[in-house]
Amino acid sequence: MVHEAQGQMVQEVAAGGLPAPPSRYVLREEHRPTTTTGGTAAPELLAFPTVDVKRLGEPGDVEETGKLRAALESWGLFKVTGHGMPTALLDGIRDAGMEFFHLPPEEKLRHANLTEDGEFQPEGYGIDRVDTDEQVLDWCDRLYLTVQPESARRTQFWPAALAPLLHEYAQGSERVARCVLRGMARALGLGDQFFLDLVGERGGADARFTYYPPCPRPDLVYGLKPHTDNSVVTVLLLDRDVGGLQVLLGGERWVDVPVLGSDELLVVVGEEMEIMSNAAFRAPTHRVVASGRERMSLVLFYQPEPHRDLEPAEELVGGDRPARYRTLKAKAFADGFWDAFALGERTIDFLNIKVGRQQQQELQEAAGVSVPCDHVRGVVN
Ligand SMILES: O=C(O)CCC(=O)C(=O)O
Ligand SMILES: [Fe+2]
Repeated sequence: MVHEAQGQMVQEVAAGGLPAPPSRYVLREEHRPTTTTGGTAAPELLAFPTVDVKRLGEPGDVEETGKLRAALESWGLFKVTGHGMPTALLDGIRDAGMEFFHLPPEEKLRHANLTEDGEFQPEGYGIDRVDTDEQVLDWCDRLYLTVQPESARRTQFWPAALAPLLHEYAQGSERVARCVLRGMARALGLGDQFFLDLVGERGGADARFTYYPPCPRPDLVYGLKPHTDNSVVTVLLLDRDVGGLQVLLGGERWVDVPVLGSDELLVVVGEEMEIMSNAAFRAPTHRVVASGRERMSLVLFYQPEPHRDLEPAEELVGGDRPARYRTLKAKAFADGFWDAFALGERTIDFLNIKVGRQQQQELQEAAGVSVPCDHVRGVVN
């Protein structure tokens, strides 16, 4: 049976004008974000990694591939320019997304993420899955839609005003994801098609519009809890004006992702790439802090075909570099994500798929034996 908190949208709670968020959203003291506007900032912002995908699309551009590699080895995410999508499209979909969340509740509920029997299912409008009374809820509502393959779209969940824009945006976003996947293969000395072939022609893409209502006490809540993405790569369109996204660097420091230019995108490495690349590329942990202003983001998660084996690619395993993860089906991983996310865990850890030295290292760490931290190191060995 669905949890009773499942039907309570954060936007409605926020509209109630309470002086502080209800206890369901309040973090234990040790989990609270240290500041409301972000973590450590200035020096990193100057060096925030940027990749021009137009240049990356030219296989001879060694310099741009080098920039991509450096971005992946340090932050695990980067700002994207040169994607060719018109600013009017990006602004149009931002506005349409915000307008959706501003519709009256009964309109939005026509796309609700609960079945007729009242069961939760990922697609549609609502909040993320609530499993227990103890789960601290994020200060956000979301609209989650499968966009690829096109035959898998369930248009009853698609608000009519959003549909044509999302269709067009998804095409541009996919071009970015494909170009980045080609660049990532090249950065590892592999053929351009390498990761695209592993993902398959009918790889999936899910869109997540997330609405963060104004929060009376942003210091007490998470907009979106710390997590890694269920994707090979994720393409993000951030709010034009309001920041809040932070990334964990070095396993210990939360750093602000700056408010980007209105025609810039962000790409983040997901856990499925971490597995496929045998940890050459790591999925960064990120979170969103709330603020006194409303905010919206649109994120597209790219995933392999569900029947594919998800495992370290043979070409990236061998000799002094054993496989770090065991094989499972892409679908099993994607299903595990929802259980892991509700608990605030990485899917890789939740499904216990690490093997070999990495697992040994972590067991040693747990036992208090000191080992070097390689959290943000990209290409290992
Ligand atoms: O809202 C954001 O800036 C990030 C959202 C995010 O990380 C996600 O949807 O996975
Ligand atoms: Fe994310």
